[in-house]
Amino acid sequence: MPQYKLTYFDLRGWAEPARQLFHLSHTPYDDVRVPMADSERSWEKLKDTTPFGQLPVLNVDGKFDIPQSAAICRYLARKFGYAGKDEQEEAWADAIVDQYKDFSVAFKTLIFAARAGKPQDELLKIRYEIFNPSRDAYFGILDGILKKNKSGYLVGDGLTWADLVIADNLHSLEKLKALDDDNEVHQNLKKYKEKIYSTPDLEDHIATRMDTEV
Ligand SMILES: N[C@@H](CCC(=O)N[C@@H](CS)C(=O)NCC(=O)O)C(=O)O
Repeated sequence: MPQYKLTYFDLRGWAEPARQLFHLSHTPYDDVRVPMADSERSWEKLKDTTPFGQLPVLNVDGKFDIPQSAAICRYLARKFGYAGKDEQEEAWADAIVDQYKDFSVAFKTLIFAARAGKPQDELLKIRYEIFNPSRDAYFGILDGILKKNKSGYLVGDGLTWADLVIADNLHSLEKLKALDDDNEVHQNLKKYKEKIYSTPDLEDHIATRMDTEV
């Protein structure tokens, strides 16, 4: 069996769906978590050794590094049987994750502004003018796919890596109070997330993992 080493920070973030693919497939891996600073293994020392200067990075057999979370997940999903049942499903899973990545630009804008301590009026402007419109368009797409598909999954009739990526981001949005109790689409997506999170072989991991804000 190949030796896998997944390196990321001590967060769910961009590495969490890959971690979930290892758990789902019962594949051992080295879950390396790099401290941001003040340590022998600190990020400043490691950054220049990574292919694109960012984490996560998946190393396989000590021979090659794969950067970019979507490339890592797609690679593992193909190996472990979560990429989709045929080429069409694989393309659909890729498209859904690409759509999520478009939305994540607005998501990051809001998170980074909050972390930078921007004043409340600036944060509200970002929320109402950038984040909410992007979220609403993205949620409309997800809800439409789930209604049309009827299986409870985004692609075909089974779990794919796209479900892991989308459900984990919905979890972050819920923690950040970006899902409204009185909004039907938000509640549909919350139920969808709960279904994905209750997947056997994932429940234990979710119950015991370190649950960070994102
Ligand atoms: N598009 C990349 C984004 C990765 C990314 O933003 N990584 C951040 C942490 S969440 C990082 O490495 N930051 C440190 C840096 O850029 O120096 C992916 O999907 O993997």
